[in-house]
Formats: sequence, structure tokens, C-alpha cells
Amino acid sequence: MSEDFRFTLKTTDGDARLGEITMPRGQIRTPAFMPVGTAGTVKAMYLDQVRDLGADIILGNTYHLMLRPGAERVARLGGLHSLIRWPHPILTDSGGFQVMSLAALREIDDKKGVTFKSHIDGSVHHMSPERSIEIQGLLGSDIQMQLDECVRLPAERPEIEKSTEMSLRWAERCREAFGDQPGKAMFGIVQGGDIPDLRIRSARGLAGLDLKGYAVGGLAVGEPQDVMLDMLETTLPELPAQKPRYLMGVGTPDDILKSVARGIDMFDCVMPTRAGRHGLAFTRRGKVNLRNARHAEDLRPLDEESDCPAARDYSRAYLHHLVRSNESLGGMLLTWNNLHYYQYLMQGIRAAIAEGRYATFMAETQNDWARGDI
Ligand SMILES: Nc1nc2c(CCNCC3CCCC3)c3[nH]c(NCCc4ccccc4)nc3cc2c(=O)[nH]1
Repeated sequence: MSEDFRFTLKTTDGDARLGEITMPRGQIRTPAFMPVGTAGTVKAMYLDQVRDLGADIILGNTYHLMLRPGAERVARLGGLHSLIRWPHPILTDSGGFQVMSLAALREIDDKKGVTFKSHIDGSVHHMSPERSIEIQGLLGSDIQMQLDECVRLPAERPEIEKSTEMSLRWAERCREAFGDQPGKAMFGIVQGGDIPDLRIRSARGLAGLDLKGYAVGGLAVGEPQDVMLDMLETTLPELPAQKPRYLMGVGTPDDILKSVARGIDMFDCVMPTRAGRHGLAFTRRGKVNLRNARHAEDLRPLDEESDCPAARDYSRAYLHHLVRSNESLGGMLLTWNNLHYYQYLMQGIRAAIAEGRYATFMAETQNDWARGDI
């Protein structure tokens, strides 16, 4: 059991990076896609299935778990890993983003942090930077995120500047609260909206804190993909090359390909799981919406060459029926297919970088999607 958190940069292909994070609970092969486990479960999946797909790490949701069953209760129950039976690394978001997305009656104060009413029972909660780190510690999280504020785009400079400065101050408070926990890590989150000089200011401020990893936040919040990619090109050169970079909330397979090409190592997104529950399948030939009537009598599977039973052994006609009937098996099979496809894509990305052929891999993959549904 290595006691420390270590990131090894194995090789690069242009700005694309092949790496590995070593932690006491296991290795994380990067570039990595981290399935989102919202309330202690990756919806519609058994966690050993998630592991068998090749996931090295999953996300837990501080906001949901602090409300139900409660952070202290999870600690009394032995921590998240043993409760949900996932012995591998878990990354938890700090909760601020989820408060802004889900909670009612929210208030943000530089000193006190976030005050909000639970979307479950209306109870009032306060979350300071220190409390967010305390909650993530009680959950047993291996990689903890600073409490930050993510400004939705489009937004004006004064709002973005004020928010970015506050998030920087919160990063320092979170680093103090986190202290020195060998084998665990706290990542800072770069903000700055779509304004280059604020992105540089935020990245340099965080780089000065010598953190174990850096997330790029404040993106995938409504801006066009080219704006997101421009902000990566502005931000990433300001971050230490020897530390992992995590692009929060991203994204589609195309977002991932293009962000890896610019130097991102870690991704999380609800897309494959949420879309699966809504009848959307990601395949090597692009997306297939199983709600569409054209599948009603199509006996072909999603992908007869796949090694995932959900993609290989079930007809589109049956998947269409399950989705139209709102049967839970529909969401289960499509979530299984989608998480398999995302891990298959990440494995292809890692192999291509290792062999110095990432540009070709990216072009061929995008071409396959464009050929559409055979
Ligand atoms: N702390 C923090 N978190 C962010 C997140 C949440 C990342 N997933 C957390 C998991 C932990 C538990 C739940 C999620 C983001 N998610 C997105 N976009 C999602 C876009 C999207 C929305 C719906 C479907 C698909 C994509 N941008 C994000 C920016 C930030 C940010 O600045 N700060």
C-alpha cells in the first residue's frame, strides 16, 4: 500500500498525455472517464459491473450524501467505500455546483459559504469551505474538490471576476482545512468564465498553492464547444505539467477527444448514465435513439462486434420496446452499453497516445461517428 498520492506522466503525443495516478486504494489510468455515482450508486448499475467495464474511479456526490443519509451517518456506517462496496478510489465534488443546480433558496457569502434549502425536505443547510472538506473527509473521499462557485455563461466580467476571486480564497481555506492527509488529495478548481485573463489569474493563483491536482471548472455550462476548447488552451499552459488536470462535467465523446488533445487527464459526466435512462445509446457508429419508431422491427443488435452483452445480444426492436414501455431493464441495458462505450473510448485513447498515433485515432473515431447508424 503506497502511502502517497503520485501522478506519473508516462508519455505525451502532442498535448495529449498518458499517465497514471497511484493512490492507496488503487491506480487510475489516465486519460480517465469517471462514472458519476450520485447518491452512492451509479444509477441502474451494479458497481462490480462498473468495475468490469474498466472504471478505476467513480464520483460520489457530496450534496446528495450530506442531505441523505448524512455525512456523519456515512462515517458511523464505516465510510462510503465499505457502505457501497467500492474499494477503489472515489472522487467527490464539493457540493457547490450541485447546490446551484438543485437546491432552493440559495445564498452565497464569501465568509460563511453557501446557505441553501434541501430539495428533499426544505431543511436549511450551511456549507462553508471548511465544512465541505469536513464532509468529504467523513465520506472517506480519496480525491476531494475545493468548494467553489461556478458562474453560468453567458455572464458579464464583474460577476465572473468577483466569483473567481472568491473561489481562489476558498481554495486556500480548503487547503488549510484539508491539511496533510497522505494518500489523499485535494484538487483546486480553475474558474474565470470565458475571459482569458481571469482564467490565467485563477490558474496561476491555484498553481501557487502547490496542490496535488487541478480541475478546470466553470465550463460545460452553456458555452459553445469552441469557447470551452479555447479556455482549455488558455488555462492548461498555466498549470503544472506534472499534476493531473480534471475537466469537470465533460462530456460527449467528441468533447472528450478534443479535450484530451489539449491536455486533459480526467473527465466526469452524467451523459452516458442519464442518456441511457432516456433511451439514448452511444455506439462506435454514433448515437442511436431507441425511442425512435424506426427501430421497432430491427432485429440487429446495437453493435454485434462489441464485447458488451447489452450491445451485442439484444435487438434494437427489444430495446425500443423496453424504452417505449419505460421498463427498468431498458435503462439498465442502455446504461451498461453507454458506460461500456465510454470506457472503450478511453482505452482506445490511451492506446493511441501510447503508440504516438492520437491525431489519427481522433480523426478515424470522428469519421466513424459521422458515417452514422449502419
Ligand atoms: N465543483 C464544480 N463542479 C462542476 C461540475 C460538476 C461536475 N460533476 C460532479 C458530479 C458529482 C455528482 C454529480 C455530478 C460541472 N458540471 C458541468 N457541466 C455538466 C454539463 C452537463 C449537464 C447535464 C448533462 C451532461 C452534461 N460543468 C461543471 C462545472 C463545475 C465547477 O465549476 N465546479
